[in-house]
Amino acid sequence: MPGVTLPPFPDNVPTHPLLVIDYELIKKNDTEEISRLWKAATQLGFWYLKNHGADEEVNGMFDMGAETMALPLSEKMKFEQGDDGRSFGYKAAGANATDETGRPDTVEFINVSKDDILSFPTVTHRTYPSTVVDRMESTIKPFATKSLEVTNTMLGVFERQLGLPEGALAERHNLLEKSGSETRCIKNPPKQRPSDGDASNKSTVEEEEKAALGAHTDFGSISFLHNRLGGLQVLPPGYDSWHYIRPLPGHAVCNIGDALTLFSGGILRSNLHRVVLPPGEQAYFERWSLVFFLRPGADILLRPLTEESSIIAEAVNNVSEDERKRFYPGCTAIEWFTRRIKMQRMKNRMGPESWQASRGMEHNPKAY
Ligand SMILES: O=C(O)CCC(=O)C(=O)O
Ligand SMILES: [Fe+2]
Repeated sequence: MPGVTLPPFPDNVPTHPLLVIDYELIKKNDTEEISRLWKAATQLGFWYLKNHGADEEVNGMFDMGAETMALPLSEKMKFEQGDDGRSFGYKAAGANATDETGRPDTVEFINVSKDDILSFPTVTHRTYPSTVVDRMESTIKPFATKSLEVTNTMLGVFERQLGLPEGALAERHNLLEKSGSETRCIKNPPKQRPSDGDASNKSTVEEEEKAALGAHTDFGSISFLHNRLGGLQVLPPGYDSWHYIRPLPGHAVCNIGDALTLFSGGILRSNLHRVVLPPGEQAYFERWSLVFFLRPGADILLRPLTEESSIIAEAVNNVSEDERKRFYPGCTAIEWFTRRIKMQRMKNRMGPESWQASRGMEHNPKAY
Protein backbone atom coordinates (compact mmCIF):
# COMPACT_ATOMS: atom_id res chain seq x y z
CA MET A 1 0.00 0.00 0.00
CA PRO A 2 1.21 3.56 -0.65
CA GLY A 3 3.73 4.83 1.90
CA VAL A 4 4.48 1.41 3.40
CA THR A 5 7.96 -0.05 2.94
CA LEU A 6 7.62 -3.78 2.66
CA PRO A 7 10.31 -6.20 3.85
CA PRO A 8 12.00 -8.22 1.08
CA PHE A 9 10.90 -11.72 0.15
CA PRO A 10 13.22 -14.06 2.12
CA ASP A 11 15.89 -16.17 0.39
CA ASN A 12 15.49 -19.26 2.58
CA VAL A 13 12.10 -20.55 1.46
CA PRO A 14 11.42 -22.92 -1.46
CA THR A 15 10.38 -20.99 -4.55
CA HIS A 16 9.43 -22.20 -7.98
CA PRO A 17 10.98 -20.35 -10.93
CA LEU A 18 8.62 -19.16 -13.64
CA LEU A 19 9.50 -18.24 -17.20
CA VAL A 20 9.48 -14.47 -17.74
CA ILE A 21 7.45 -13.62 -20.84
CA ASP A 22 7.81 -10.23 -22.48
CA TYR A 23 4.37 -8.95 -23.51
CA GLU A 24 5.90 -6.47 -25.95
CA LEU A 25 7.51 -9.36 -27.83
CA ILE A 26 4.27 -11.38 -27.74
CA LYS A 27 2.43 -8.44 -29.31
CA LYS A 28 5.06 -8.34 -32.06
CA ASN A 29 4.51 -12.05 -32.71
CA ASP A 30 8.11 -12.89 -31.81
CA THR A 31 8.47 -16.60 -32.60
CA GLU A 32 10.89 -17.39 -29.80
CA GLU A 33 8.82 -15.58 -27.16
CA ILE A 34 5.66 -17.33 -28.37
CA SER A 35 7.31 -20.72 -27.98
CA ARG A 36 8.42 -19.77 -24.44
CA LEU A 37 4.86 -18.72 -23.59
CA TRP A 38 3.60 -22.01 -25.01
CA LYS A 39 6.10 -23.94 -22.91
CA ALA A 40 5.02 -22.08 -19.75
CA ALA A 41 1.30 -22.51 -20.44
CA THR A 42 1.55 -26.23 -21.19
CA GLN A 43 4.13 -27.35 -18.60
CA LEU A 44 3.35 -25.43 -15.39
CA GLY A 45 0.49 -23.21 -16.52
CA PHE A 46 2.07 -20.21 -14.72
CA TRP A 47 4.42 -17.49 -15.99
CA TYR A 48 5.60 -13.96 -15.19
CA LEU A 49 4.54 -11.30 -17.64
CA LYS A 50 6.66 -8.17 -18.00
CA ASN A 51 6.06 -5.02 -20.06
CA HIS A 52 2.29 -5.49 -19.75
CA GLY A 53 1.79 -1.75 -19.39
CA ALA A 54 -0.85 -1.96 -16.66
CA ASP A 55 1.14 -0.67 -13.64
CA GLU A 56 -0.73 2.61 -13.30
CA GLU A 57 -4.12 0.91 -13.56
CA VAL A 58 -3.00 -1.73 -11.03
CA ASN A 59 -2.05 0.95 -8.49
CA GLY A 60 -5.44 2.62 -8.91
CA MET A 61 -7.15 -0.72 -8.33
CA PHE A 62 -5.23 -1.27 -5.10
CA ASP A 63 -6.43 2.17 -3.94
CA MET A 64 -10.00 1.17 -4.83
CA GLY A 65 -9.53 -2.06 -2.87
CA ALA A 66 -8.20 -0.21 0.20
CA GLU A 67 -11.10 2.26 0.10
CA THR A 68 -13.60 -0.59 -0.20
CA MET A 69 -12.14 -2.75 2.58
CA ALA A 70 -12.05 0.33 4.87
CA LEU A 71 -15.87 0.56 4.71
CA PRO A 72 -17.74 -0.75 7.77
CA LEU A 73 -18.41 -4.50 7.51
CA SER A 74 -22.17 -3.79 7.67
CA GLU A 75 -21.85 -1.66 4.53
CA LYS A 76 -19.75 -4.25 2.68
CA MET A 77 -22.22 -6.99 3.63
CA LYS A 78 -24.97 -5.16 1.70
CA PHE A 79 -23.06 -6.21 -1.41
CA GLU A 80 -22.13 -9.78 -0.36
CA GLN A 81 -22.14 -12.40 -3.13
CA GLY A 82 -24.55 -14.73 -1.34
CA ASP A 83 -24.60 -18.52 -1.23
CA ASP A 84 -26.04 -19.34 -4.67
CA GLY A 85 -22.70 -19.55 -6.46
CA ARG A 86 -22.52 -15.98 -7.70
CA SER A 87 -19.06 -14.47 -7.60
CA PHE A 88 -19.70 -10.78 -8.24
CA GLY A 89 -19.70 -8.49 -5.20
CA TYR A 90 -18.08 -8.67 -1.76
CA LYS A 91 -16.87 -11.85 -0.06
CA ALA A 92 -16.27 -11.63 3.69
CA ALA A 93 -13.36 -13.40 5.40
CA GLY A 94 -14.40 -16.85 6.54
CA ALA A 95 -17.20 -17.28 3.98
CA ASN A 96 -15.37 -20.00 2.02
CA ALA A 97 -13.86 -23.32 3.10
CA THR A 98 -10.16 -23.85 2.35
CA ASP A 99 -10.13 -27.63 2.65
CA GLU A 100 -12.12 -30.81 3.15
CA THR A 101 -12.38 -30.26 6.91
CA GLY A 102 -14.12 -26.93 6.39
CA ARG A 103 -11.39 -24.66 7.70
CA PRO A 104 -12.50 -21.11 6.84
CA ASP A 105 -10.50 -18.75 4.62
CA THR A 106 -9.06 -15.48 5.90
CA VAL A 107 -9.22 -13.36 2.74
CA GLU A 108 -11.88 -10.80 1.95
CA PHE A 109 -12.37 -9.60 -1.58
CA ILE A 110 -14.38 -7.40 -3.89
CA ASN A 111 -15.20 -8.76 -7.35
CA VAL A 112 -16.51 -6.54 -10.12
CA SER A 113 -18.10 -8.13 -13.19
CA LYS A 114 -16.70 -7.33 -16.64
CA ASP A 115 -20.32 -6.96 -17.82
CA ASP A 116 -21.18 -4.43 -15.09
CA ILE A 117 -17.99 -2.51 -15.88
CA LEU A 118 -18.72 -2.31 -19.61
CA SER A 119 -22.42 -1.48 -19.21
CA PHE A 120 -21.90 1.08 -16.42
CA PRO A 121 -23.95 3.04 -15.33
CA THR A 122 -26.49 0.47 -16.52
CA VAL A 123 -26.49 -2.52 -14.16
CA THR A 124 -26.10 -5.91 -15.86
CA HIS A 125 -25.70 -8.22 -12.85
CA ARG A 126 -25.65 -6.24 -9.60
CA THR A 127 -24.77 -3.02 -7.76
CA TYR A 128 -21.53 -2.32 -5.84
CA PRO A 129 -20.30 -0.25 -2.86
CA SER A 130 -19.87 3.52 -3.41
CA THR A 131 -16.07 3.08 -3.46
CA VAL A 132 -16.44 0.90 -6.56
CA VAL A 133 -19.04 3.11 -8.25
CA ASP A 134 -16.91 6.23 -7.68
CA ARG A 135 -13.93 4.63 -9.44
CA MET A 136 -15.77 2.68 -12.12
CA GLU A 137 -14.91 5.08 -14.97
CA SER A 138 -11.59 6.40 -13.68
CA THR A 139 -9.94 3.20 -12.41
CA ILE A 140 -11.87 -0.03 -12.88
CA LYS A 141 -12.79 0.36 -16.55
CA PRO A 142 -9.21 1.28 -17.61
CA PHE A 143 -7.85 -1.72 -15.65
CA ALA A 144 -10.42 -4.11 -17.14
CA THR A 145 -9.80 -2.75 -20.65
CA LYS A 146 -6.03 -3.22 -20.32
CA SER A 147 -6.48 -6.67 -18.79
CA LEU A 148 -8.87 -7.73 -21.56
CA GLU A 149 -6.33 -6.63 -24.15
CA VAL A 150 -3.47 -8.52 -22.48
CA THR A 151 -5.40 -11.72 -21.80
CA ASN A 152 -7.09 -11.81 -25.23
CA THR A 153 -3.70 -11.34 -26.93
CA MET A 154 -2.39 -14.42 -25.11
CA LEU A 155 -5.63 -16.26 -25.93
CA GLY A 156 -4.92 -15.56 -29.63
CA VAL A 157 -1.48 -17.12 -29.24
CA PHE A 158 -3.01 -20.26 -27.71
CA GLU A 159 -5.64 -20.43 -30.46
CA ARG A 160 -2.90 -20.50 -33.13
CA GLN A 161 -0.61 -22.86 -31.23
CA LEU A 162 -3.50 -25.30 -30.73
CA GLY A 163 -4.09 -25.34 -34.49
CA LEU A 164 -7.62 -23.96 -34.06
CA PRO A 165 -9.31 -21.98 -36.85
CA GLU A 166 -9.12 -18.22 -36.40
CA GLY A 167 -11.70 -17.04 -33.87
CA ALA A 168 -12.39 -20.45 -32.31
CA LEU A 169 -11.28 -19.31 -28.84
CA ALA A 170 -11.96 -15.61 -29.44
CA GLU A 171 -15.64 -16.19 -30.22
CA ARG A 172 -15.98 -18.21 -27.02
CA HIS A 173 -14.77 -15.10 -25.18
CA ASN A 174 -16.92 -12.57 -27.02
CA LEU A 175 -16.77 -9.29 -25.10
CA LEU A 176 -20.42 -8.61 -25.76
CA GLU A 177 -21.65 -11.88 -24.31
CA LYS A 178 -22.37 -12.17 -20.59
CA SER A 179 -19.61 -14.05 -18.80
CA GLY A 180 -18.01 -14.71 -15.45
CA SER A 181 -15.06 -12.44 -16.34
CA GLU A 182 -14.29 -10.15 -13.41
CA THR A 183 -11.73 -8.10 -11.50
CA ARG A 184 -10.91 -9.15 -7.93
CA CYS A 185 -9.05 -7.19 -5.25
CA ILE A 186 -8.04 -9.34 -2.26
CA LYS A 187 -6.97 -8.41 1.26
CA ASN A 188 -5.46 -10.89 3.70
CA PRO A 189 -4.89 -9.65 7.28
CA PRO A 190 -1.37 -9.70 8.74
CA LYS A 191 -0.12 -12.19 11.29
CA GLN A 192 -0.24 -10.82 14.84
CA ARG A 193 3.14 -10.26 16.49
CA PRO A 194 3.37 -12.36 19.65
CA SER A 195 3.47 -10.05 22.67
CA ASP A 196 6.46 -10.77 24.96
CA GLY A 197 5.87 -13.46 27.54
CA ASP A 198 2.47 -14.39 26.21
CA ALA A 199 2.84 -18.07 25.36
CA SER A 200 -0.75 -18.34 24.13
CA ASN A 201 0.14 -15.90 21.37
CA LYS A 202 2.87 -18.09 19.92
CA SER A 203 1.77 -19.29 16.52
CA THR A 204 1.98 -22.97 15.84
CA VAL A 205 3.39 -24.55 12.69
CA GLU A 206 -0.15 -25.51 11.84
CA GLU A 207 -1.24 -21.91 11.99
CA GLU A 208 1.69 -20.85 9.83
CA GLU A 209 0.68 -23.31 7.17
CA LYS A 210 -2.98 -22.46 7.28
CA ALA A 211 -4.27 -21.50 3.85
CA ALA A 212 -5.61 -17.96 3.54
CA LEU A 213 -7.22 -19.04 0.26
CA GLY A 214 -7.53 -22.78 -0.26
CA ALA A 215 -5.81 -24.93 -2.90
CA HIS A 216 -7.58 -24.56 -6.24
CA THR A 217 -7.28 -24.32 -9.97
CA ASP A 218 -8.77 -21.18 -11.49
CA PHE A 219 -12.22 -21.64 -13.00
CA GLY A 220 -11.93 -19.66 -16.22
CA SER A 221 -9.44 -19.21 -19.06
CA ILE A 222 -6.56 -16.85 -18.17
CA SER A 223 -5.81 -15.05 -14.87
CA PHE A 224 -3.73 -11.86 -14.82
CA LEU A 225 -2.48 -11.43 -11.24
CA HIS A 226 -0.63 -8.67 -9.42
CA ASN A 227 0.77 -8.94 -5.91
CA ARG A 228 3.51 -7.32 -3.86
CA LEU A 229 4.11 -9.77 -1.02
CA GLY A 230 4.77 -13.50 -1.16
CA GLY A 231 2.13 -16.01 -0.11
CA LEU A 232 1.09 -17.41 -3.49
CA GLN A 233 2.22 -21.02 -3.79
CA VAL A 234 2.04 -23.63 -6.54
CA LEU A 235 2.15 -27.41 -6.35
CA PRO A 236 4.35 -28.04 -9.39
CA PRO A 237 3.82 -31.22 -11.41
CA GLY A 238 5.89 -34.06 -9.96
CA TYR A 239 6.21 -32.46 -6.49
CA ASP A 240 4.25 -33.17 -3.34
CA SER A 241 5.13 -29.93 -1.55
CA TRP A 242 4.11 -26.35 -2.10
CA HIS A 243 6.55 -23.79 -3.53
CA TYR A 244 6.25 -20.02 -3.22
CA ILE A 245 6.14 -17.83 -6.27
CA ARG A 246 8.46 -14.92 -5.60
CA PRO A 247 6.79 -11.59 -6.42
CA LEU A 248 8.90 -9.61 -8.90
CA PRO A 249 8.36 -5.82 -9.10
CA GLY A 250 6.63 -4.80 -12.32
CA HIS A 251 5.90 -8.40 -13.26
CA ALA A 252 2.40 -9.84 -13.31
CA VAL A 253 1.84 -13.55 -12.74
CA CYS A 254 -0.40 -15.19 -15.34
CA ASN A 255 -1.96 -18.61 -15.22
CA ILE A 256 -4.23 -20.95 -17.14
CA GLY A 257 -7.66 -21.83 -15.76
CA ASP A 258 -9.87 -24.91 -16.14
CA ALA A 259 -11.82 -23.68 -19.17
CA LEU A 260 -8.68 -23.63 -21.34
CA THR A 261 -7.64 -27.03 -20.01
CA LEU A 262 -11.04 -28.36 -21.07
CA PHE A 263 -11.08 -26.64 -24.50
CA SER A 264 -7.55 -27.91 -25.23
CA GLY A 265 -8.11 -31.48 -24.03
CA GLY A 266 -5.51 -31.04 -21.29
CA ILE A 267 -2.76 -29.46 -23.44
CA LEU A 268 -2.99 -26.17 -21.54
CA ARG A 269 -2.45 -26.74 -17.83
CA SER A 270 -4.52 -25.23 -15.01
CA ASN A 271 -2.23 -25.84 -12.07
CA LEU A 272 -3.09 -26.06 -8.39
CA HIS A 273 -2.20 -23.01 -6.30
CA ARG A 274 -3.16 -21.46 -2.97
CA VAL A 275 -2.40 -18.44 -0.78
CA VAL A 276 -0.81 -18.67 2.67
CA LEU A 277 0.65 -16.01 4.99
CA PRO A 278 3.63 -14.31 3.32
CA PRO A 279 6.96 -15.79 4.45
CA GLY A 280 9.24 -14.34 7.15
CA GLU A 281 8.86 -10.70 8.15
CA GLN A 282 6.43 -10.15 5.29
CA ALA A 283 3.80 -12.07 7.29
CA TYR A 284 3.30 -9.04 9.55
CA PHE A 285 1.96 -6.93 6.71
CA GLU A 286 -1.45 -6.84 5.07
CA ARG A 287 -1.29 -8.75 1.84
CA TRP A 288 -3.05 -7.23 -1.16
CA SER A 289 -3.49 -8.86 -4.52
CA LEU A 290 -5.43 -8.10 -7.65
CA VAL A 291 -6.63 -10.40 -10.41
CA PHE A 292 -8.40 -10.06 -13.71
CA PHE A 293 -10.07 -13.34 -14.64
CA LEU A 294 -10.83 -13.87 -18.33
CA ARG A 295 -13.61 -16.45 -18.56
CA PRO A 296 -15.66 -17.86 -21.47
CA GLY A 297 -19.13 -16.61 -22.35
CA ALA A 298 -21.68 -17.90 -19.84
CA ASP A 299 -23.45 -20.29 -22.22
CA ILE A 300 -20.36 -21.80 -23.84
CA LEU A 301 -20.16 -25.57 -23.48
CA LEU A 302 -16.95 -26.75 -21.82
CA ARG A 303 -15.43 -29.59 -23.83
CA PRO A 304 -12.33 -30.29 -25.94
CA LEU A 305 -12.52 -28.61 -29.35
CA THR A 306 -11.63 -31.85 -31.15
CA GLU A 307 -13.64 -31.15 -34.33
CA GLU A 308 -11.76 -27.92 -34.82
CA SER A 309 -8.20 -29.06 -34.17
CA SER A 310 -6.40 -32.30 -34.95
CA ILE A 311 -3.85 -31.42 -32.25
CA ILE A 312 -6.61 -31.38 -29.61
CA ALA A 313 -8.25 -34.49 -31.08
CA GLU A 314 -4.95 -36.33 -30.79
CA ALA A 315 -4.37 -35.17 -27.22
CA VAL A 316 -7.80 -36.44 -26.18
CA ASN A 317 -7.21 -39.76 -27.95
CA ASN A 318 -3.96 -40.24 -26.10
CA VAL A 319 -5.39 -40.19 -22.57
CA SER A 320 -7.05 -43.00 -20.65
CA GLU A 321 -10.79 -43.47 -20.71
CA ASP A 322 -11.11 -42.13 -17.15
CA GLU A 323 -9.05 -39.05 -17.89
CA ARG A 324 -11.05 -38.42 -21.08
CA LYS A 325 -14.29 -38.41 -19.07
CA ARG A 326 -12.97 -35.52 -17.00
CA PHE A 327 -12.80 -33.41 -20.17
CA TYR A 328 -16.54 -33.75 -20.79
CA PRO A 329 -18.22 -32.32 -17.68
CA GLY A 330 -21.38 -31.74 -19.78
CA CYS A 331 -21.93 -28.19 -18.57
CA THR A 332 -21.59 -24.59 -19.66
CA ALA A 333 -18.96 -22.16 -18.37
CA ILE A 334 -21.46 -20.53 -16.01
CA GLU A 335 -22.63 -23.88 -14.62
CA TRP A 336 -19.03 -24.94 -13.99
CA PHE A 337 -18.27 -21.69 -12.30
CA THR A 338 -21.45 -21.58 -10.21
CA ARG A 339 -20.97 -25.11 -8.89
CA ARG A 340 -17.37 -24.45 -7.85
CA ILE A 341 -18.20 -21.23 -6.03
CA LYS A 342 -21.37 -22.51 -4.41
CA MET A 343 -19.84 -25.70 -3.04
CA GLN A 344 -16.96 -23.92 -1.32
CA ARG A 345 -19.24 -21.58 0.62
CA MET A 346 -19.20 -22.45 4.33
CA LYS A 347 -22.99 -21.97 4.49
CA ASN A 348 -23.48 -24.77 1.93
CA ARG A 349 -21.04 -27.14 3.59
CA MET A 350 -22.47 -30.55 4.58
CA GLY A 351 -19.16 -32.39 5.01
CA PRO A 352 -16.00 -33.38 3.10
CA GLU A 353 -18.19 -34.23 0.10
CA SER A 354 -19.02 -30.54 -0.34
CA TRP A 355 -15.34 -29.73 -0.81
CA GLN A 356 -15.02 -32.57 -3.31
CA ALA A 357 -18.05 -31.22 -5.15
CA SER A 358 -16.33 -27.83 -5.47
CA ARG A 359 -13.34 -29.27 -7.32
CA GLY A 360 -12.48 -28.66 -10.97
CA MET A 361 -9.48 -29.86 -12.97
CA GLU A 362 -7.16 -30.14 -9.93
CA HIS A 363 -4.41 -32.62 -10.71
CA ASN A 364 -4.15 -33.58 -7.05
CA PRO A 365 -7.59 -33.26 -5.45
CA LYS A 366 -6.15 -34.36 -2.08
CA ALA A 367 -3.71 -31.44 -1.86
CA TYR A 368 -4.48 -28.72 0.71
O1 LIG B 1 -3.62 -13.62 -4.18
C1 LIG B 1 -3.00 -14.30 -4.98
O2 LIG B 1 -1.76 -14.16 -5.13
C2 LIG B 1 -3.70 -15.38 -5.79
C3 LIG B 1 -5.19 -15.29 -5.76
C4 LIG B 1 -5.87 -16.43 -6.46
O3 LIG B 1 -5.31 -17.46 -6.72
C5 LIG B 1 -7.30 -16.30 -6.85
O4 LIG B 1 -7.96 -15.34 -6.43
O5 LIG B 1 -7.78 -17.18 -7.61
FE1 LIG C 1 -6.41 -18.60 -8.21
